[in-house]
Parts: sequence; C-alpha cells; structure tokens
Amino acid sequence: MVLSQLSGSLKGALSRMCNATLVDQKVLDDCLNEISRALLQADVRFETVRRVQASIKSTVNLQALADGTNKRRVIHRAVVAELRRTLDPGKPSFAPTKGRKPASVVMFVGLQGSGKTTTCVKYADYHRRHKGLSPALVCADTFRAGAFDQLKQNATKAGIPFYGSHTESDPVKVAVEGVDRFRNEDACDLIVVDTSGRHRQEAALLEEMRQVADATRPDLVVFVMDASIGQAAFQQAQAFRQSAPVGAVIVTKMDGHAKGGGALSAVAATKSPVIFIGTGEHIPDLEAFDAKSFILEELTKENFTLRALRKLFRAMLSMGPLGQLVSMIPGLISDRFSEKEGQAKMKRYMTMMDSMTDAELDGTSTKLMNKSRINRVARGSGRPVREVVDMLEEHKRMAKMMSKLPNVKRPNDINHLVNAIPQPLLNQFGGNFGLQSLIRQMGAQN
Ligand SMILES: Nc1nc2c(ncn2[C@@H]2O[C@H](COP(=O)(O)OP(=O)(O)OP(=O)(O)O)[C@@H](O)[C@H]2O)c(=O)[nH]1
Repeated sequence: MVLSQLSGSLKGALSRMCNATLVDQKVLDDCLNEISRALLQADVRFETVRRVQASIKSTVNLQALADGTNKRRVIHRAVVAELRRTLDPGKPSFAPTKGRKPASVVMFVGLQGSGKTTTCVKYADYHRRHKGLSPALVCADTFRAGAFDQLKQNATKAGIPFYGSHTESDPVKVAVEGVDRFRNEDACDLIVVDTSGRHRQEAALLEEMRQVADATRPDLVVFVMDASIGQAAFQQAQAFRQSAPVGAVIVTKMDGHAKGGGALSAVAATKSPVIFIGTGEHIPDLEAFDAKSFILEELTKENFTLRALRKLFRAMLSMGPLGQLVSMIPGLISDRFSEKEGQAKMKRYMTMMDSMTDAELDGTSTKLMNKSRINRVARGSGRPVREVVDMLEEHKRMAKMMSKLPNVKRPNDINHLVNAIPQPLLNQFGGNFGLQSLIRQMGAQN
C-alpha cells in the first residue's frame, strides 16, 4: 500500500535531520521541504501540505530556543504533532453500540463508484461480527436503476435485513420509511442508509443528501472515497460536508495501487477521522483504521540516542539497589562481573558520553562516530579507545533492540524499577511497556 511508503519517507526526513551535525535553520528548512515533497508525492493536496509546513515552522523558532535545548527533539515533536493533527483531527467519530434504542442511524454519502454500496454492507457486517450489533440496511438511492438490487443482493449474501423500493422515486421517503420500519420492529440497533452517488447535476445530488440527512437525522454521516481520486478528495469531501454533517471518512480500494494520500485531504476537508479502509471487493475486506498506528507509530518513537542511554544509566545509578535491573543488562553484569563492576562500567560509559558533543549524543547514525571522534572521546575521558568502541557497540545493540520492541504485558517484578524512572526519560523508551519489554529482552539474552 503506497500510503505506508509515506511513513518511510517522513521517517527518512526526520532521521536525516536528527543526524545533522548541527541543527540550524537550513537543516530545518531541508527537513520541511523533504516532508512536503513526500506528502505531495502521496497525493496530499498542495494547500494541506503548505499548512502543515507553515504550522511546523511557526511552532519551531530555532532562534528563540534557550541554549542547551535539544533542537532535534523540538523539531521531531513538532513534526509528529502536526502530522497527527492532519490525519487525526482528534475528534472521535460516533461509534454505534450494541442494544442502543432507538437504533443508531449511519448514513453513507459519496460519489458513484466510490464503493459506497459495498462499504455499507461491509460496515453493517463488521459491526455484527466484531461488536455484536444487529444491523439493517436501507437503500435510499432511487436514482440509479440497479442500486436497490445491488444492495439487496449483497445484504442477502451477508444475511442482513434490508429495505428499499423498486417503485418509489423519492429517496427521502424511502429513507424515512426504512429507518421507521427497522426502529419500530425493534430488532436491530444499527440502521445503515445507502444514498445516491450520482444525479444529473452535482447540486441536485448534494441537495438530496441534505434532505435525506434532515429527514433521518443520522447519528453519523460517513463520506466514502475511492483511494485513487487523489487531489480531488478535498473538493469532493468538502462538497458533501456542506450538505450533510459528515463525521467520518472511509477510504476504499486501498488494496490497489492508489497512493491514498487523498485521505489526508478528505480528513482536512471534513475535520473528521478515517475510521475504516476498504481492502478488497468482498464483505470482510474492511479494516478498522487507526491514524496513529498507520502513519505515525514509527515516527512517534523517538530515536534511542546515546543521550537516552546516558539518561538511563544515570537514572539506574540513582535508583538505589540495582541488582535486578543491572543484572538484566547483558554486558554490564555477567558471571564474570559483579553488580558493583556493572555499576562501575556504567559510570565509565557515562564519563565517555560526557566527553561527546551534542551532535554525537543526539545522533542516531553510528557513522558519525568515526576514528578521529572516537580517539577524541577516549582522550577527553581518559579511557582507552577500545572501551569507547565497546560503549558504542553496546549502544548500537540496545538501539536495535529498542527498534524491535513489541508491546508486552507489564511484568510485575520490575514494576517498581520502572516506576522509579522519571516520566520524560520513560517516554524515550516508549513508556512503561517499552522499557519493560526492553528489560525483558535484555534479560532473555543474558
Ligand atoms: N478492490 C476493491 N474494490 C472495491 C472496494 N470497495 C468497493 N469495491 C468495488 O468498487 C466497485 C464500485 O462499488 P459500489 O459499491 O457499487 O460503488 P457505489 O459507490 O455504491 O456506486 P453507486 O451505488 O452507483 O453510488 C464495485 O465493483 C466494488 O466491488 C475495495 O475496497 N477494494
């Protein structure tokens, strides 16, 4: 899926910025340009890209930052926060619940061919299978001759009750009748209303959406868009939003070659989140969508820098009895080393890190530490070159482990150790779970 490539490009831009020897206005501008290029290549609308860029620029004022501020982190956070705002407007959409009386009404809007009818059935089926709801379908598309038959066929295949008419030409009437029928029957808790996707004129279609929405008063209006429409997504979404209170977006055909970046534009236009993506023609091909995990999960993980390692050592050394934690870190303590020796080693590593520049501490590329820099650190800290190399190796190994951290359940035996670590530092390790799983993995290697 091409949208996921966007995540890779954004990550690349951020890591190049993080690896710059000195972070100045040019490095920030280069990073922002690279991010803009990646967004444009993913079909995100120019205006949205410009807004993202301007917003990050106004948040990050390098000149105004106090000395000693970690500029890389300030930029990293501003970028992640802005991208998150772009893809996730922060306003959760209405979610139908089991047993709700009267039944929730969810109305689908979108242009013909977007996959609306198919998605109505998928959505109803999803809520039945995953949330235990009892859905029903209403076909309020009276414009296209085959629309009701198509819904009927899909609904029958999925075993979901449906309502529609071959003769009635007023979509508002059919929609209201369908909603009333299912509400009165009292057998369902979710009514999905499919609407027209085409008219002789777009204005007539939008007016019809307004009337159906006014008459059925849906709890949620879902805008359905085909992933391949690219830049057109913004205008389409905006037009529907002006006629009906769109509260969520579903992007279909994400299984194809579409870039999918139009989704970001639809989110910007409707200020509503993407809730599902369609990944195929069949009824189960619908996936719940979480903006944070899709594009941003990787980006929100801050890099495990040497500075982070130094902070970890410092926190561990100030935590009192260390036995358990230190002994879990291979390389610090083993059969050959006692806990005391492990602590001494940590202190030596910290002394070496104290001799490093900010760029070296905040960089993520080991290439930065060339022979002459290693020699300089060794001289500055009064330690042998071999030991500096060992420390860098240890950091590399830990950074690799950090990048592979799975989400594991909190093991009780190390709770108190993790709780003793200050929150900002804990965040560096992906929060409680991140640090705990790191420690566990280290333990497993011992
Ligand atoms: N590959 C793929 N095809 C899809 C997906 N969703 C829908 N389709 C296909 O897209 C085509 C159009 O889907 P419809 O559901 O008929 O489109 P519509 O928007 O309801 O069209 P109207 O009813 O005319 O408004 C159909 O062939 C669907 O099978 C998807 O997620 N992936």
